[in-house]
Amino acid sequence: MAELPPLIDMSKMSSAKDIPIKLGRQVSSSLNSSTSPTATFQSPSNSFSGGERHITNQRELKPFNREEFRILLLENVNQSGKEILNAEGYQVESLKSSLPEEELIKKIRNVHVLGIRSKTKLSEKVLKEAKHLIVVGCFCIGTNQVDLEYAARAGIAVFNSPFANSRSVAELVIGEIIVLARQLGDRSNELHKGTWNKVSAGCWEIRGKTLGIIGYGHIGSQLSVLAEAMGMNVIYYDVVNLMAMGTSRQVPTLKELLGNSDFVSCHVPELPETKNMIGVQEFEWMRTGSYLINASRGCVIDIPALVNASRNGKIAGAALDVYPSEPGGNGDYFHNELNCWAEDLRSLKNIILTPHIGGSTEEAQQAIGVEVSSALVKYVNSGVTLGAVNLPEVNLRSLTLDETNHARVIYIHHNVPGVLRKVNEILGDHNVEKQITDNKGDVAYLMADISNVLSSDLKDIADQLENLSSRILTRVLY
Ligand SMILES: NC(=O)C1=CN([C@@H]2O[C@H](COP(=O)(O)OP(=O)(O)OC[C@H]3O[C@@H](n4cnc5c(N)ncnc54)[C@H](O)[C@@H]3O)[C@@H](O)[C@H]2O)C=CC1
Ligand SMILES: O=C(O)CCC(=O)C(=O)O
Repeated sequence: MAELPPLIDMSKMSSAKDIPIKLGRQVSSSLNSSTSPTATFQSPSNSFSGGERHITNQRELKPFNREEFRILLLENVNQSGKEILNAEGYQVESLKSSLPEEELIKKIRNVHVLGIRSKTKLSEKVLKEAKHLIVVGCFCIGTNQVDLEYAARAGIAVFNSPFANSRSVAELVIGEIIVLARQLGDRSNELHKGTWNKVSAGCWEIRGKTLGIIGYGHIGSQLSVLAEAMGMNVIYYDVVNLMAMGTSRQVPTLKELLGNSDFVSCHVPELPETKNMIGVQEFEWMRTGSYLINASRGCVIDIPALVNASRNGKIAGAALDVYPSEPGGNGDYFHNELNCWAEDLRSLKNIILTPHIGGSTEEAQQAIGVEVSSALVKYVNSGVTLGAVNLPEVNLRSLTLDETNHARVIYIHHNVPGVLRKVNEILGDHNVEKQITDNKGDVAYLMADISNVLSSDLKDIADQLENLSSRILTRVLY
């Protein structure tokens, strides 16, 4: 097999000596990810064709010196994800927990790719230190832990896995509905302590009861199907008008949902509008003796209000999987130092407290590992942003093995007038074979394949693009 030079990422290199002379090539597996929240429901492992026809003579572009290309995975990312990244020949360091801010800042300075789950806070302060970082993979659904706007302005793409753990969360909630209705947590705890307490008072079947779902997206709608299969009636409230699954019914207001539900389950993202969405007023609107479940984000429930509602008998039970403050790793953390009301919560009757395990199943973690790592590899090697949550989704068909003198230019820039003209002046000595550009807010993403390029031209092209005032990040893949 003939040898091709590798991808060069000029802006993230510390010096010209970092530019590799040559690297071997492989035919890529053409993995792609279907990470758009609006994509149809599919098993992630089946959804990697990404709309591009499988090209057998696809030319694989590679990052600069792959031995120097550093990937840091935090929070115990699944082995399936590590294997995909290891197979690319990158240096992969994997840690079991998240890192405190100072340690994270030290580590992030040297990495090109970062993989996290829900606990690692990537604030502007942290991302500012990430001088080499080109992409973050959130091995989960939520991306609220990342300052997405700052990341975009710094040219750092962010990917997630929008629905690979949705089913796991929905199944957990179904289990919790029955556990709450039958007070199983309390009965089990009592018997663990040696107390036989056979009661039926306040214990119910779920058949014929009404489940109110707040947020009817990937998880809420899965839950709807499962709940109906178990004989429940389902109503839902969402800010968007959404098609009902089965015989469920959308209600126009949160108040109407709360007043008509025996069980309420929250499945909204963390947003300013969803903070303390269930507070004192909302508990008043709930039916007396109803149950509340939250496996979305901790900030959605006003916990002191929940404690009161439980103590005064307004609600008959609750299940919480998420909390405003969560520890970075496993250990003895659930006390008042972490959240000032932790002891109050622990003292309540019929309350299930789980350590953010909604998406923690073998199936979900395996699928997320494959999906997110594949998106990272595709982004690093070919610049394709399909599924990115903070950059425009841009795709360009792959180069082929006979396009040996072609290079791919990626230019992430401020979305201001006149940039295309200037970029094309720079690329003008070469034939622009294909080009695509799109923007998301203030940030635009341009990708162009140019031909008649010598490896000696690459640095000059990258330097000229880097010198444009609109520049955020330049990558030249060759
Ligand atoms: N406990 C766990 O382990 C997990 C928790 N999650 C959390 O669950 C959340 C929901 O996940 P998905 O269903 O996949 O998200 P999604 O984006 O598919 O659905 C969220 C729905 O909430 C609606 N919504 C947004 N703001 C609203 C508001 N103010 N009032 C009513 N509806 C509103 C949206 O229109 C959307 O239909 C995620 O954002 C994540 O934070 C996700 C996976 C695992
Ligand atoms: O499993 C995790 O670490 C996070 C799950 C979650 O909350 C998410 O996917 O948004």
